[in-house]
Amino acid sequence: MKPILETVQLTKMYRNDRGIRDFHVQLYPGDVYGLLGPNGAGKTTFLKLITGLIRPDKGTVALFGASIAEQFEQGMRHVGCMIESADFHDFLTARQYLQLVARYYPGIGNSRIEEALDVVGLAKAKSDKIKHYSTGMKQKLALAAAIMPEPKLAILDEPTNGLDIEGTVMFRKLIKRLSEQKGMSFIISSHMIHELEQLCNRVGIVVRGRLIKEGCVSELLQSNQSLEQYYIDQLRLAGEVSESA
Ligand SMILES: Nc1ncnc2c1ncn2[C@@H]1O[C@H](COP(=O)(O)OP(=O)(O)OP(=O)(O)O)[C@@H](O)[C@H]1O
Repeated sequence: MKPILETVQLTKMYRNDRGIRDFHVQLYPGDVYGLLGPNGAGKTTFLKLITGLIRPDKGTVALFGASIAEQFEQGMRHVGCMIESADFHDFLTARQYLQLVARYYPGIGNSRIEEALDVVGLAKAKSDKIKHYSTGMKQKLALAAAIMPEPKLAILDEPTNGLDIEGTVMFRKLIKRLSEQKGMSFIISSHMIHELEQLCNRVGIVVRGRLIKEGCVSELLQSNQSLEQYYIDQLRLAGEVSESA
């Protein structure tokens, strides 16, 4: 099976010597890949690199076999993404915003826009201006924009940030449904480790700019109490948390 995402030696160091080094990652159709790591570890940097938002110092990214440096549009054709707090046009309504996003993808009609708003729980607020939205509502709108084109791969950076409890449950059910029924793949960076344990088949752990571990969740759970326990153990081994944690 060909990978839908492949990074080789992917490296980006900022001037302050932070960033990521030598990321080798392969994602296959159907993967729901969780990216875990402490604050500042490099998760968003990785997601920005694979979506071409920033350029690497070294290494390559291929999405669906297309180099992101040379065939950007071809690579991103089947990708939806939600990276950091989306920059919305505050004066638009949620529906108008999705209509704008829909222009970038062929074949998205009004019914798909309404469906996306409904599925994230924004149906009632769809005609309100985004400037009146709460943080969680903006997150839901960003999620709606990412999944609306029914991409083969959705890249989600901290998608549950600011979501209320019902929003978090909605998110989990939505990702499960899209992955099981539509075969969509996901990369999800999150600190909500219990959500990731329920959603992901694979996880990667990033510490100080290095991908220190990757594994299959079902295998990790055979020899560990929980993903959280495994994660904390890995951080301890990496000298990232004290023995008492
Ligand atoms: N534009 C930038 N210039 C300089 N340093 C940066 C820049 N962007 C990120 N960094 C630094 O790179 C490191 C990795 O940041 P990144 O945002 O990728 O971490 P993260 O794992 O997503 O963290 P969090 O979980 O807190 O969102 C951090 O130390 C951050 O301060």
